[in-house]
Amino acid sequence: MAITREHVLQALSTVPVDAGGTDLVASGRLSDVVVDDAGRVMFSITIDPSEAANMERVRQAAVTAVQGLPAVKGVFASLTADRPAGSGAPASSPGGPQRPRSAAQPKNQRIPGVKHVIAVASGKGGVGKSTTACNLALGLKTLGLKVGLLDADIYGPSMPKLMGIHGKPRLLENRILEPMEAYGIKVMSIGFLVEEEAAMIWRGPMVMSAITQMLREVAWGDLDVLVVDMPPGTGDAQLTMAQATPLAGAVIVSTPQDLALIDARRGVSMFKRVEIPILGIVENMATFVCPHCGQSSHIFGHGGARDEASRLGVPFLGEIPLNMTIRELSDAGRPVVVAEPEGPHAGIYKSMAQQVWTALSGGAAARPAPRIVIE
Ligand SMILES: Nc1ncnc2c1ncn2[C@@H]1O[C@H](COP(=O)(O)OP(=O)(O)OP(=O)(O)O)[C@@H](O)[C@H]1O
Repeated sequence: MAITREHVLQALSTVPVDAGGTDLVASGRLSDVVVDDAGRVMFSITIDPSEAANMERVRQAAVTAVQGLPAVKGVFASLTADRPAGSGAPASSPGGPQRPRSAAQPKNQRIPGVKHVIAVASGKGGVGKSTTACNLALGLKTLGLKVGLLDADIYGPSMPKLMGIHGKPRLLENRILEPMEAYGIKVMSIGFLVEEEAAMIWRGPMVMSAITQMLREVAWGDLDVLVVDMPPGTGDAQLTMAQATPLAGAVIVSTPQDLALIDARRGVSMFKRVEIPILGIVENMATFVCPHCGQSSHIFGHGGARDEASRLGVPFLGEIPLNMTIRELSDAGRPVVVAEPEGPHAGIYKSMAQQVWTALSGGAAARPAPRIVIE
């Protein structure tokens, strides 16, 4: 028998939220409940940040109640401080002004054992964000650091392919997932867990829940840096995610074209708006070196990202040429930093990694997330 929304609501109506015995459904705190075709259930519970500890128990009870239903394949449940429209500052308002919450900020949003979380982001898709994220993570590894890689590009997860990982992560005790491992770094991707088409139809809150779980319900262990490959774009979803993730900084990837640069500028201003430091801009597919004659051509223009970085007053981390080897190795699940560690391309990624690490280790420690997800 397929699981329905009604079954889930019935189970959730057995979960008390307070000493008076008010149940979760009657409490008015429950978001829309979504059940996908694969039997996965998603919902969130609205709370005030001051109730986070108590309501975490309610969240766990809700997950247990729903998990007990036959045919349920997974439960994504998050606590959110998202306020309903008209009741104060909204958590996110498309197109409207966005300000980080101050007084009500949840404290201690860090992921235990993880020293720094950084985002690799791009204003638009297809600029090489995932390729950069995975080679940057491997570059950090060559510095002797303990590194994790979280593929939060939920609509187009590419880390399983880029890192050549097959199979599914093991479920440990307490519903914690064991990350996969490749080339000495820990990797988690929604691509390990669901079919790509399933994630494509997820809506904002479900994406948030999935990402929150991949951050917090994964046995990352001790990490110096967790690199998060963000979904492309600078819309509301990205902003919400940037705010829900305890980011120490962001790396923006762009190609040199004007249009990509406009998007990159939006990316920089998005992170600045929520006071996340920009670790730097990377220019990808900067030059094309002909493999036959060795001549360089600037197919997309050149130097635009460097100029943009200097205009915006943020570091420029380097330029990566458009190169067939990078693409072929990526497609084969052997990132260039491990496949050709002494080659020129690996050298560029390693230099970026060094700059990023210098900024992280010399700068402020990982900052707490400003708002929204409290669990
Ligand atoms: N410097 C490069 N030289 C050659 N090919 C590259 C380079 N960087 C990325 N690519 C190729 O470009 C394609 C897109 O790269 P990638 O998936 O990293 O981009 P993305 O910005 O993460 O895309 P999406 O928005 O779809 O997630 C891939 O086929 C990748 O191998």
